[in-house]
Amino acid sequence: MATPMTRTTRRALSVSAQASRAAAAAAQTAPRTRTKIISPATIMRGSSAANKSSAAAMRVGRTSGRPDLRYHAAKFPPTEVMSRPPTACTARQMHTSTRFMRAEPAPAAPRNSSNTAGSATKRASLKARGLLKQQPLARPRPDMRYHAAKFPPSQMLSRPPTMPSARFLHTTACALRRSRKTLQSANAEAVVEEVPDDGKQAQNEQQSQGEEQVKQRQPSVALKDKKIVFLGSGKMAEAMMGGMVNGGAVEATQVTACDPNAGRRTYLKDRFHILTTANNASAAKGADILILAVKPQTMALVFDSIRDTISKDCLVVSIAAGFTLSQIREGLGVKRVVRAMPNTPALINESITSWTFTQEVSPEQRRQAKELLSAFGAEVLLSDERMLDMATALSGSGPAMCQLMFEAMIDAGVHMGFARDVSRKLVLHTVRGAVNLALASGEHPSMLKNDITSPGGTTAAALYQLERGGMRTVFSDAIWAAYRRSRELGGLDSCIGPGRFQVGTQLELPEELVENLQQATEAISAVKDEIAELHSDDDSTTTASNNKKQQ
Ligand SMILES: NC(=O)C1=CN([C@@H]2O[C@H](COP(=O)(O)OP(=O)(O)OC[C@H]3O[C@@H](n4cnc5c(N)ncnc54)[C@H](OP(=O)(O)O)[C@@H]3O)[C@@H](O)[C@H]2O)C=CC1
Ligand SMILES: O=C(O)[C@@H]1CCC=N1
Repeated sequence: MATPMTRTTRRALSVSAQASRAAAAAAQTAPRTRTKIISPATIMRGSSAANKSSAAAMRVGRTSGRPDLRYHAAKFPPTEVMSRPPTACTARQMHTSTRFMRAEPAPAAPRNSSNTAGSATKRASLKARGLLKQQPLARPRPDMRYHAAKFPPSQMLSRPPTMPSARFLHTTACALRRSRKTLQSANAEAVVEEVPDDGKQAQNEQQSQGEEQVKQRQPSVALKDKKIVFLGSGKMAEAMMGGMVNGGAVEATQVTACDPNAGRRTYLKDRFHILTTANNASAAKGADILILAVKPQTMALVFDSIRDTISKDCLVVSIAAGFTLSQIREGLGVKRVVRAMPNTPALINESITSWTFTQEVSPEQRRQAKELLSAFGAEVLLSDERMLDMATALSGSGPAMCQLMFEAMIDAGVHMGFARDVSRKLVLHTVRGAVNLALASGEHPSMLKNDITSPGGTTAAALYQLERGGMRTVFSDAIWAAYRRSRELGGLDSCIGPGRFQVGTQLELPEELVENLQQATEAISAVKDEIAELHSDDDSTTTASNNKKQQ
């Protein structure tokens, strides 16, 4: 039974016929080298008429009212336009095109004749010459020859037989813009929904603009009226100053920032209203607490600049990674030394600072040190100086490792389609919530992790990938590397940790193996001696013959 044709199909078929006539006329003007031709009827057979006519209509569509677009709109709604070509290439079309290619490679059709249907002028000229009318409906399909030349079988799967028209591209772009807008508004809604209305809004806004919320502290009694001098006023010094001044533990006028960089001094003065200078020697003079906040590599220069002016009773606090207490004592000629390892969250009074001190530090100075280090966060006193290198790796460098992880998570969110600020908010709140939960509950992290991991769920899938990527050992190796580097900076043996042998380690070998090794060593040295003897014999023979020749 014949299927009743819809209006669209009828219209498309008529356009298709028009296209065939136009294309056939063009074929007559093109060089005729092909022997095998495919009729439109062959192509049409076995597939829906609308589909075929749509492909043909695409070729003449520019001037014919574009029924194909209506067809495409129905067949490829905006959600699909990215992944599908404007005209589907039927199996039959592919087959005929392939057969055609096998029969004989078609010559590349001239550009203008290939797109006869698209050019109104050309069609008008053909019509004037009566060529359009003369061609019967079932003329050979020269356009297929063109397609076969332009899209060889290897490309048929990835490219449609007709190039997308400007109109199609426009429709696609519109659809894309629409879907992008939808995503943006979804992102915007996410932000709006996130903002709580219980008075925390202002605080959140301030945080999102990058202004820190600094925990407030009681003014320090032990540090009252003490002159605190920073030698080197870079990133870490700035964080400490910020925490202690903005948190209220010390007065801004108690703090002096010393730095060779004028821009840096102006910036710190404007930001914290502290005193500044470029002169290390004058800054060190009269300091009660001198904080060494330069790079370990610069320390020797700083020692030279202040050795003559520093008071012998001054409390020297070094935050330099790896630099040991004894290196400071010897380099600077002082005895009252604290070695500390803070971290950058000091800026918002959230540092965790490990510290230790030399025996000469008085009880009063220990109190001062404790209050100084807790003026920008929490502090942990460590009895063994070696642990300072470990703390450097774990908590000193730790924030950088965390930031890298946050960055990776935020980028993944952006990759999925979140706006960056939404992704950032989701990630940072997640991290903060996880940290606060771990602190508040006191539970082991694995317990808290299990609470999130549903059997066969999303978290299990994510954790599997992290374990597969060796996340635990990657973190462990990174922290060991930082520890080794810290020891290296302090001139200590850094051949420690997994897979390393410490210098001087006695290997316990089986006796038999030791004997064998000894025998092998003796045998090697015996051979070496023999070779040396042979060489000396050669030398004496050569000298004797040379002497003879000279005589
Ligand atoms: N950043 C961190 O997270 C942590 C750092 N530390 C330690 O803190 C110390 C400083 O690190 P950081 O703040 O990151 O480094 P920065 O480079 O930011 O700061 C060092 C500052 O010292 C200045 N400087 C250079 N030479 C002298 C000099 N002769 N006299 C006085 N100042 C000088 C530098 O000026 P210029 O730039 O012009 O050379 C710079 O402003 C390091 O020893 C580091 O190990 C400890 C814990 C954490
Ligand atoms: O990278 C560094 O060497 C310093 C010490 C700890 C953090 N930053």
